[in-house]
Amino acid sequence: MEIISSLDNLPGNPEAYVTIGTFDGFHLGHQKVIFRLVERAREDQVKSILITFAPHPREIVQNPSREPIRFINSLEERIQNLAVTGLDYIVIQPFNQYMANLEGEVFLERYIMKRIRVKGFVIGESHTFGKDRKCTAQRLKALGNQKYGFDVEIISRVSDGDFIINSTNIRHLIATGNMESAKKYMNKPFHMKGRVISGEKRGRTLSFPTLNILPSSPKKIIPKEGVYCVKVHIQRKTFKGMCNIGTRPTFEGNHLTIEVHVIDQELNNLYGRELDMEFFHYVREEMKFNSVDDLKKQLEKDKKYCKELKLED
Ligand SMILES: Cc1cc2nc3c(=O)[nH]c(=O)nc-3n(C[C@H](O)[C@H](O)[C@H](O)COP(=O)(O)O)c2cc1C
Ligand SMILES: Nc1ncnc2c1ncn2[C@@H]1O[C@H](COP(=O)(O)OP(=O)(O)OP(=O)(O)O)[C@@H](O)[C@H]1O
Repeated sequence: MEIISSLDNLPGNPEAYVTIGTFDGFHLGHQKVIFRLVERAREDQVKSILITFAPHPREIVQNPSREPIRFINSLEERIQNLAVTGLDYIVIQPFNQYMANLEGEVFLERYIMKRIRVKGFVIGESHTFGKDRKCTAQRLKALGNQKYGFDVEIISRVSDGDFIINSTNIRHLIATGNMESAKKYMNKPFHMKGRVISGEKRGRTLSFPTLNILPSSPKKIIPKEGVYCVKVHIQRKTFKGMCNIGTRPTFEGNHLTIEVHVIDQELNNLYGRELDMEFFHYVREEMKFNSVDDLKKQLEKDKKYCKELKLED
């Protein structure tokens, strides 16, 4: 797979099947679209090309007075997810206000068809692109039939009962602590990379030392405040841990911290190291305890609970 920094830099004028989208979270719907795209390209011995955007279009078109949107994956993680699919090219098209104002058909002609001999598109039924999201899957199909001569395969929506699987809904699951469902719809748990930073060094006096974490991507969603059972990947080893996201009200804390106690391990000198934490299960709310002893008792309970919990990959 090759990563190309814009459609202008795509080598040659490849014949290809194409898909477009942001693919945040690489959920079951995304997987269905991409696997079908790769399959069709292989059958017809042409290239498979995925066009995505950076920054995420929502960052550009969103009303600036609203809270900035946070994502399931950083751009780097989006690429990592896509790297294992067998795609030939991922094109990361820079997205700006000019692009946001382009009509779908103009984007199609001036950007895509200028660089790619499009044999067909494979896209989800919900997909829209172009100014005001006016170019729908059906419209693209009509354009292919009537004007441009390419095929459009529309992939029916993957859903789970009433739950529509899309990035927006999965972001909401993560933001509300529903880690099991997020994992079910992405086929893997929500994870967060970060760097170990120094904390107040109080944890060790509680017999629960913690690694304090600074997320690597400031745009990533932070799950709702509370305690989670997690897996921690650090220095090529994996451990079970319990993570607290919150302000530590017992100690009158006033800013959000993310910290993890790695269960039954002595880990030293990790400041500055990178780790990756997978969130499996929301355990409880963060609470204000009347005494440090009460907090310690609760941490013992949390530890027992997390140790007993089976974390399936
Ligand atoms: C699993 C876990 C659960 C926690 N739960 C709470 C809590 O409910 N309330 C609270 O005030 N602090 C809670 N804490 C935070 C501790 O107060 C914190 O680890 C301690 O203040 C150490 O901070 P330090 O790493 O900056 O030294 C929790 C920490 C962990 C690891
Ligand atoms: N549940 C689904 N089933 C099938 N295809 C899907 C599903 N969800 C998204 N797709 C398709 O995957 C491609 C990429 O989608 P994209 O990441 O742009 O949006 P999304 O997952 O719907 O997220 P958002 O909520 O941010 O709009 C599109 O073709 C889209 O139609």
